[in-house]
Formats: sequence, C-alpha cells, structure tokens
Amino acid sequence: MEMELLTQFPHTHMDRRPRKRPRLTWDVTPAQIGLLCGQEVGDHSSLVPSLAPSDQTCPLLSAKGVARNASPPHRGVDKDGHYMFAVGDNLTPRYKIYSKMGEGTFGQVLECWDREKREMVAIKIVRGIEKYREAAMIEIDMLQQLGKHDKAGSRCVQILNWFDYRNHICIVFEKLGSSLYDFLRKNSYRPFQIDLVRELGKQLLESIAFMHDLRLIHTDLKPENILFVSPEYIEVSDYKVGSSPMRLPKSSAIKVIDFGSTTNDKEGHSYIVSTRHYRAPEVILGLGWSYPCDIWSVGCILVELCSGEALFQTHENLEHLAMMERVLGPLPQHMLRRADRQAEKYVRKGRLHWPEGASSRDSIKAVSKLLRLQNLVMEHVDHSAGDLIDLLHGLLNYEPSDRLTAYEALRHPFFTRRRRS
Ligand SMILES: Nc1ncnc2c1ncn2[C@@H]1O[C@H](COP(=O)(O)OP(=O)(O)OP(=O)(O)O)[C@@H](O)[C@H]1O
Repeated sequence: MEMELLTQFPHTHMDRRPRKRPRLTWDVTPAQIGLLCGQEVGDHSSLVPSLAPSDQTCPLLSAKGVARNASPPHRGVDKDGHYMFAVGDNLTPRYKIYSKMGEGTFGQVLECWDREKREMVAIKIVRGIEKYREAAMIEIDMLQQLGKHDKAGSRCVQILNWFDYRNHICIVFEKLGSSLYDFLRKNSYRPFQIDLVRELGKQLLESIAFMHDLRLIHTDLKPENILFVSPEYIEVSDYKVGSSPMRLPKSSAIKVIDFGSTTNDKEGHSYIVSTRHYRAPEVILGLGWSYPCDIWSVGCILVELCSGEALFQTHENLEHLAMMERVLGPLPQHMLRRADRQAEKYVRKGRLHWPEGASSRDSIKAVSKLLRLQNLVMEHVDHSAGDLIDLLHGLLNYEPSDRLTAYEALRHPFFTRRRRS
C-alpha cells in the first residue's frame, strides 16, 4: 500500500548539523518535528484555478496510462541524490507531476496537480541525502513559524503540506511565478524601471521587517529567492534597434522563498552565510553577523534590479572587499583591524592589501572598471536617482550597527516621497 512507502523521519540523527550552510545549533526539537510531520498547514485556495488542468483535460497527465491514484513506479535517484521522475507520473497518489520548475542545492521543485485540493502546487523534493534531509527539516520549521504569524500569507511563500516519501522530504508550497533573476535573464538582463524597483524593494523590506520581528534572519536573500506571485506578464516593444520585446510583470506582487538557511537570532553567529555576491563585509571579515546581513543583501539586490547586473561579480574574498571599496569607499579601519584569522591576510598596516595582494592583473582590472555607487545608479536611473543613492548608502553601510534597519529603510524618502504620476 502507498502509505507503507511513507517513512518516518529518523530522529536519531537530529543533533547533526545540516551542511547546506553550516549552523551553530539545531533549532528544531524532535517533539516539534513529531507534531509537524506530514501535517497539512493552513487553508489555502488555488492561485491559478482557471489554469489548473483537471485529470480529464490535461492530455500530458493522462496520456501515459498512469491509473488515477496509483503509486508511481520506483525510479531511484541520480548520482547527486535527486529524485528521478517522469512528467505525468504520480509523485504520490495525491500529487501528479506536471513539470519541473526549478532546481537548487537542496533538490528539485516540481509543478504538481493536487487532486485533493484541485489546485497546482510547487513541491520541493529534497535530495535523499541525510544532510539535505536535516536541513529541509529546519526549513519546514522556519516556514511553519512564518506561516503562523503571516495570516494574510502575503510576505513569504506559504507551506501547504510536507511528507517524507521514499527517503525524500517533500515540501508542498503554493505555486508562484518566475524569480526576479529569471525575469531579468529572460529580458537579456535589461534593468527594471525605477518605479517597479521601488515597488519590489518596498515589499522585500516589508517581508524582512516581518521576519526580523520574529527574530529570524533569512541569510540568503538574492534575486533567485524572490518570486513574483503571478506568472503573468505582458510584452512591450523596446525601442532600441534589434532588441527583443521587454517583459513586464502584470502584477508586481512578490514573495520571499528558500528558508533553508534561515536562522533564529542568537549571539555570536560567525560562520559564512549568504550567496557570494550578496554577502556582507562583516561576514567576509569574520566579525560576526546578525540582522544587518539581510539588509546588505537588499542593497545589492536593488542595485542589480536597476542595472540588470550583479553588483559584486566575484568569487574571491580579497577581490570582493576591493570591489566594495571601489564602489563604496574605504572600509573602516576598526573593521579591518578586527578581521578574524582567516581574513587577516587581506589586511596590511590597517588597510586592505590591494592591489598588492591581487591574484592577477585581470582581477585588478575587474575591480578598477567598477563605477562609484552614485555614478552606477545615475547611469541607469533618471528620476529618483538622488533618493535611491541615499537609500543605498544606508543599506550598504559597512558598519552593521549603523546600517538601516528594514523599518528605517521603509521610512526613507525613496519610498515615502510623493511623486507626480
Ligand atoms: N513556490 C514556488 N513556486 C514556483 N517556483 C518555485 C517555488 N519554490 C521554488 N521555486 C523554483 O525552484 C527554484 C529552487 O528553489 P529553492 O531556492 O527553494 O531551492 P534550493 O535547493 O533551496 O535552492 P538554493 O540552491 O538557492 O539553496 C527557485 O529558484 C524557483 O525557480
């Protein structure tokens, strides 16, 4: 019977830390997990009722002769522990696989038809490897904490259900649209209009203020982890010769996803967090980090939305710090002096060991071609540039304790000033 294939989460390994991003503590107690396991979460209606295919109307889903409610065939895992599937299979008797929506470090996200609720959902099928299973349990705990407080469901992606199936933790989410990154990519990295950036930045900061109020730090904010709620867009012509039409989202509503690295605020976080381009200086220098690391990421994201390109395109710590100095001015001496043992090699006589310590001429060139923040913004933004530059200086303040909080940023004139329409 199908139910026999649903295994229990092995509580015996609960003390082992997930390794997606190293963490200091295990935040989910076995008792909590026992309570949560396999339970439905909340009551959510379909986001796309009119688009959802029924089993009768979707040829893709019915063509393969998979009996309704049958267990899917055993397909095993690939070399990385990813669940192997075929479009049209049942994932479980309840969920039928419609398409693949994305893939990340944790696993794959599949678009599935929920026969019980009669709606499309997005299911993250976590790799069948212990460390990812453990990290997935943390993500579920975070999602449940967020869901409990976000009654309107407007801030963060909603978890609808989860289960442990054939050694894969499966997390069922409301189905959302494209990520900001995919949207930029499909527009050949042409920037968003400033008014859309304002809309997106405001919602992003509201989501972060909400998380920070709950004493949660996301730690992995990036355009890939911010999704438009609706998949719908319109195309408008771009008057530049030879350019393809520009996509514009029909609605600017967004939600934050991927809480696999989210952590409760505790003193003394010092391990490395965030995806490289969006990583704050205190993280790189090993000075310890907290809520302000999310705010730094927002600053990097807003620049990227205005310019179309990631602000700090680097894979190396010293080059990254040198890029920050080029765009934002010198790092404060007191921060450089406190650099931990890993980072002290980037500092000589109280200043950044640059360009002397550069790994190559190309690296020096990559840094020197970057523009100062105000010039970079003015190159892409016509109106509101002054307000935006001022806001960005507050979000990208080197000193974490002087950096704007999410609430302070929301009160900035970039968001509050009355504008002529
Ligand atoms: N609810 C959703 N609706 C639509 N698409 C989604 C949803 N959740 C995730 N996706 C898609 O799947 C991709 C991977 O999801 P997610 O970031 O949660 O996975 P991950 O393995 O934790 O990624 P990472 O490598 O960043 O840690 C996203 O970038 C997005 O394109």
